[in-house]
Amino acid sequence: MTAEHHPEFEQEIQRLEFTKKYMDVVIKTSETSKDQFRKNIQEAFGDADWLESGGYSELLTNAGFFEMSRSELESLRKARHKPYFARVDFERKNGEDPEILYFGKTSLYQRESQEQIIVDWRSPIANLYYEGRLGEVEYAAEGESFSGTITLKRQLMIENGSLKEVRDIDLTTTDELLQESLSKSSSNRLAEIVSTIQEEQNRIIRADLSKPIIVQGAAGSGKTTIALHRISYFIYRYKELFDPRDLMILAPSRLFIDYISEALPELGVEKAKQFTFAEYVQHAVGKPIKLSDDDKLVRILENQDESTRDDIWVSGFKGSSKFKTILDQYVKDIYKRFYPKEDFYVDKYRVYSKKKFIMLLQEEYWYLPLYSRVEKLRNVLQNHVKANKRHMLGKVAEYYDAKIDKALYKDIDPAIRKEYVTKCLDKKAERTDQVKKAIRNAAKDYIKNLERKNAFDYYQELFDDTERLADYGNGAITEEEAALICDYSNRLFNSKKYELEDMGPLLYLFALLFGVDKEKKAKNIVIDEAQDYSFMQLLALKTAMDTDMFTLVGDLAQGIHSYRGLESWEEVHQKVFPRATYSELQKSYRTTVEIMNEANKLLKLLPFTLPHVEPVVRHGEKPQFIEASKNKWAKEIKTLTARLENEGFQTFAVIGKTMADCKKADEQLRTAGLSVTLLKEQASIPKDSIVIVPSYLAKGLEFDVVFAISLEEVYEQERELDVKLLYVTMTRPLHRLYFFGRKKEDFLII
Ligand SMILES: Nc1ncnc2c1ncn2[C@@H]1O[C@H](COP(=O)(O)OP(=O)(O)OP(=O)(O)O)[C@@H](O)[C@H]1O
Repeated sequence: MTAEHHPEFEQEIQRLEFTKKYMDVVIKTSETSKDQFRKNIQEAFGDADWLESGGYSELLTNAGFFEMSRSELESLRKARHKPYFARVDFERKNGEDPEILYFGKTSLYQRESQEQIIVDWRSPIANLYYEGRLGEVEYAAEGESFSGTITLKRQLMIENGSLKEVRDIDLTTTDELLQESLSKSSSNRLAEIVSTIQEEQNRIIRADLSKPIIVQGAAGSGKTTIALHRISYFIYRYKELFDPRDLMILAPSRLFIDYISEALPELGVEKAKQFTFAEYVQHAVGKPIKLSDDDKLVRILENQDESTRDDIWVSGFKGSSKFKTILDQYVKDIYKRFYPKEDFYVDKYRVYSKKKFIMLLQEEYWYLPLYSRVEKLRNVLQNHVKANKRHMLGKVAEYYDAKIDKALYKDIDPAIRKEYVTKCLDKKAERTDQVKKAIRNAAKDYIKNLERKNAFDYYQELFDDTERLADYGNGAITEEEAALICDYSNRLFNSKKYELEDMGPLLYLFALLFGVDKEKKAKNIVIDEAQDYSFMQLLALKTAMDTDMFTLVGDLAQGIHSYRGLESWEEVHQKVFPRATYSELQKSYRTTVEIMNEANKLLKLLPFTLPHVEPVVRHGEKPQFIEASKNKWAKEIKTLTARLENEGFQTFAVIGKTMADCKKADEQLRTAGLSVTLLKEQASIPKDSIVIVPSYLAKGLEFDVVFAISLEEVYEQERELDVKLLYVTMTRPLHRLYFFGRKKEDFLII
């Protein structure tokens, strides 16, 4: 039913006006003072009856009445142009009056009656909107379950503070709002979707917040979006306990962080820390790390010679659980280097046995990283010294005093006695000084003898000795393989560089030996494109942060870094995040049925089985192949773009397999007079020009129209990586997909 025809349209307008006015009053009041409240209310509403019955003065003195946090106020201000998006009427079983609930992005109470004017989408009762159908329902809130009847479910389209449309959802209507929202053209930025969150997505957003979660989701199933909404939900639920700065988002590139940046303030999660993995490692270890610019992905794409295969194998190995075995063994060995050879003496007094020292080092302080254990032990020794100080000094005094006593009673020449006693007194003073000095320094000196190195030294040292490396592997690698790893790594270190695949193990060592500073840890971490992380990277992050509270979202079908990333979720689930809930999302919201059907064909070419992606029913044009003759293709894109712009599409991307084809496209499209931007990893996405981007950087992004190009580089069916890159490319468009190439087969189109 459209706006004008809806019988309750007028009523909804009134309700909206009331809400907006009330919001204004609350905003104004919190900006001025409590005393102003009544005045503000009267100005806004006149002397309405309900004002008189409210018992203001009492309420006004209530603690917390006006205590609105800055962020609450900010969200209220932001919500002014669209206070809510849906209404649900709910009759509880116990027969109270039906509750009329308006759901929005923030909550607002009527201060006088404590009735909710707007209910936050993250509150438990919002499940009624996301999951409840008309009729009898049950929902759980704070461990309690409520039952009742939904008598009305209504969507309210509000723009710039005015009501545009009212739609009631009955049992049969499909979700028109979702359809509409999906059919819009994109703005190059991720959006919030609170009004159209789907049931399967809602479950993931609200899944047990005390457990980690792993989501395998098809391209366009909303993984990124959901991950951000889950953080928003988390912040809301734990607002008293958590500072949003304790949350961290790990994204694949700066480009991607830029892409999601617009949705963050909308969801109130802009304060979450945002890093790429490499950035975080450098932040955690407190030192910049020079990364090699050898792009293995490009090497894999370009050639498959033996040395590339070896290099890839090394990368994969450094990310694997086998490497963990080696690192753990190595750390055990490092611990042994900290076993003292002798007991701890202060001067000649034995104060602490080495056996006890080792016991504390190995067991008592198990929860601390090695170097912190050593620091603790220094304190332990120091405390023992302190406790024994009197005793030790007493012993010295006792010894010389006894000597002096003996001399005093001995029948000897007084001159000799005097000389002897003076000597004893001098000796006593000298010894006391010696012991006092030892008391001051012994613990320090004892610890000083232990080795002191940094994480980089330790990491590099691991590759010093092939035999030892193979030994640590305990059968996981042969000596030849160990030699390969050592050679490769030393070549790299000699050029004073590391690779991304070193950063996982490096962080792991750092965390175990030194520990990450508290302020550099996060309490809840979201990882997008998690399929591109290796086992070691994930384990290192968990160890570094000292928590398993991770949200991992990814898609194995888009695992283009699988030479160093994950091939399945199983091992990570079992060994790194055993408490995690695992979910799958199969429905894709991004693209049309026609495009998804074509992309789905590629999944069959992959060596593992992934369920076919189900597109939400939204139709569009079939993807089209256009033969790209040498000089003409750029002009054709120009004409096509102009036509599509007229049709209302706003964002366009030319996606090539690698940077090489993209660079060519950049040149040719510029010559054809198009305004284009070639995207690099560090770039931000321009809003008003056609972007050119290599497939591996396009991951996670979306555009209204995609031109997949194959100028000189073709996609080969036998190569898993090619299939995945093409899959990524084909799942980027929201509406239209065109292939520009020499022949269809170059895009594996049959
Ligand atoms: N419930 C929804 N309502 C409206 N739009 C949605 C919904 N779910 C997802 N979308 C839209 O679908 C698109 C894809 O979402 P998103 O980028 O989060 O998916 P993804 O799974 O991370 O994709 P990829 O695997 O390609 O990175 C976005 O435009 C998002 O706004």
